[in-house]
Amino acid sequence: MIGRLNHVAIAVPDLEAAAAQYRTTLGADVGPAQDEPDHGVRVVFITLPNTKIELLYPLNDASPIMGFLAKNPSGGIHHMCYEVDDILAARDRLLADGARVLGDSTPKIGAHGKPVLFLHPKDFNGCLIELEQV
Ligand SMILES: CC[C@H](C(=O)O)C(=O)SCCNC(=O)CCNC(=O)[C@H](O)C(C)(C)COP(=O)(O)OP(=O)(O)OC[C@H]1O[C@@H](n2cnc3c(N)ncnc32)[C@H](O)[C@@H]1OP(=O)(O)O
Ligand SMILES: [Co+2]
Repeated sequence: MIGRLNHVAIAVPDLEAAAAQYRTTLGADVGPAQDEPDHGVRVVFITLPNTKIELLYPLNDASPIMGFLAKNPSGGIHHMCYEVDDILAARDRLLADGARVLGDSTPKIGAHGKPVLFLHPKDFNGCLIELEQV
């Protein structure tokens, strides 16, 4: 069911500083910041040869990553995003297997304009999983 690793997301306390570090210190291909109001975050994507890094910063106090940054003030790896061919079939299989799909289990459009869902970290060894239909 899951395919390629689409991105690894890192929640950061300072988006501009993290983006600059990847651009200069790490010499990476860093994209522009983009607000994602439906998800409560501002993101920067870094394109690597084999996947992407997503830098995440809260867009407002209601952001779903506020709790994570409160517990991890220096930042940290926030989620892994795996690609799936059919996100509704994936959702139904996960629900049937007893996994918690976050929100109301309805896919939302993510940063790449594709449907995404999130799976509770406590069901997957402490790892928040995002699924993106490609
Ligand atoms: C533009 C979209 C973009 C894209 O790629 O397309 C994105 O990726 S948007 C990314 C931001 N959106 C989300 O993360 C949505 C899904 N996340 C959530 O709904 C929440 O973050 C949730 C429910 C995972 C956690 O919320 P919160 O921290 O407020 O709740 P709790 O404190 O009750 O946490 C429960 C439990 O889980 C642990 N936790 C929280 N976040 C993570 C994490 N990222 N990785 C691992 N574990 C996490 C937290 O520490 C609690 O554990 P406990 O042992 O009970 O203290
Ligand atoms: Co993501």
